[in-house]
Amino acid sequence: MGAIISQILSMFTSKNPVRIIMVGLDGAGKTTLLYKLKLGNVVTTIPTIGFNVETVEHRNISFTVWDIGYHLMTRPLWRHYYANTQGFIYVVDSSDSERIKEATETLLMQLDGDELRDAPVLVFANKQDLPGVMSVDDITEALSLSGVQQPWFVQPSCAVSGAGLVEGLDWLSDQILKK
Ligand SMILES: Nc1nc2c(ncn2[C@@H]2O[C@H](COP(=O)(O)OP(=O)(O)OP(=O)(O)O)[C@@H](O)[C@H]2O)c(=O)[nH]1
Ligand SMILES: [Mg+2]
Repeated sequence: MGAIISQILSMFTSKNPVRIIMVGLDGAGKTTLLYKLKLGNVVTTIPTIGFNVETVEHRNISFTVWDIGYHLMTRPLWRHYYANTQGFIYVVDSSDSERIKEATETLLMQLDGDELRDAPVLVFANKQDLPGVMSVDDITEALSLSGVQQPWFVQPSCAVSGAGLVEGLDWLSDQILKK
């Protein structure tokens, strides 16, 4: 009897592990964002050679977030990391309109494969603290999101202050829990 009760209790208390991949162009703010979420602090970053992986607890979900450095993503094997991914985070530097076309091509290329067919896509329109940046509407249009089949959402953010990060994860949690 006691075993049954503890099993039922554990159904409500144990956290569902979820695998999340986070990518974006170099310098978009992925690593800054990951450690702000994980530690609540801003860490000094250098370009990521390879990847960082951390577990972030949010609501009843344990997100295992893979921050894949741009340099790794440009290698032929990047798709290898995408198997069994339940959520996809794409980080855009909103202050870099010169590279928004490249950011779009990179995003669409990744969403094209079968691996991410069922993964909700959270876009962080990052660096919103900088002056004269592209708005959420500008970024939504530039990234051609209206043609994307996965559920998607664009969240303005500042990885340095943490603004918008929890709101983004809330959306992702809702999408994952809906399934
Ligand atoms: N102003 C501002 N700067 C930011 C923000 N997010 C990141 N940065 C800065 O942007 C630079 C690059 O950030 P990283 O987190 O290293 O970028 P990354 O996406 O991990 O880059 P790669 O590892 O090369 O793929 C760092 O100097 C960060 O401090 C933000 O929201 N606002
Ligand atoms: Mg990095």
